[in-house]
Amino acid sequence: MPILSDNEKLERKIISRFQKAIYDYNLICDNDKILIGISGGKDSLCLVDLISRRLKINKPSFSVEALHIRMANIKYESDISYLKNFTESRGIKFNVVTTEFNAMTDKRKSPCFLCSWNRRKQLFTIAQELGCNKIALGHHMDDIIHTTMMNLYFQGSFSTMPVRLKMRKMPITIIRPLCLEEEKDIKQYAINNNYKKQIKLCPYETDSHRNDICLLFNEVEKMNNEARYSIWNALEKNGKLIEE
Ligand SMILES: Nc1ncnc2c1ncn2[C@@H]1O[C@H](COP(=O)(O)OP(=O)(O)OP(=O)(O)O)[C@@H](O)[C@H]1O
Repeated sequence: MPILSDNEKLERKIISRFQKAIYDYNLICDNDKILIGISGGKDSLCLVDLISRRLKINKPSFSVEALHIRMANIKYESDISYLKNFTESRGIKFNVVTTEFNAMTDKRKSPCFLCSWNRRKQLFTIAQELGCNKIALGHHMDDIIHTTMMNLYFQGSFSTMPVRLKMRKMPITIIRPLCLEEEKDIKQYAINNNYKKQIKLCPYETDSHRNDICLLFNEVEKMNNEARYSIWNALEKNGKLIEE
């Protein structure tokens, strides 16, 4: 048996968790046409990377495109040529669309809410225009667990972002193939593979509740380093991970 370097071990771990997620939650099927939402951050870059490797395997046979959405009214710099080169060098067509929202239309909603609502809307519209039946997003296990805690503490509900979610009003299913990956692994994988960091200049980007929950969960993990699996099992047992 060859001795693997730490980087090779990490790569194997990331790939095997990705494959397990696809298999356990039935995320990709034959003839799927998937649109990957690519923000330019490490998570969606890693998602492009892993899906492009999976494309080389015959079964299941599926096709993929990527979409980056720019908000004209938010000062948020994304390096379009880097993203285009990153996806196209991995055999995935890159699309970019610019949209905007008017924060004055509904003053009760925060700019972050309006921005992500409009981004979602574009993702759904363009996925359907391109004939895609699935949209893949780069949320990982930490994101899903933090959302569970937020919903529990602030919304009074036991729920999360499902790893597979069939939309009721349109023929689209959202999938989250990084759902079994830990954020720290993706961070390290991004460093090992020289992913370029995007310059984030969004003036609104401070979700203080989410940041606090992240710190709280770090403390919980110090008390029980299996805590994430305990929460995951609770979500799984109660049918919160798949909505169809
Ligand atoms: N501008 C965008 N265009 C297309 N898809 C996006 C965009 N922003 C976010 N997404 C999709 O939504 C997912 C979650 O977005 P969020 O802003 O929470 O990302 P993140 O946790 O910062 O991850 P990432 O490292 O991919 O930026 C992203 O992984 C990506 O799949």
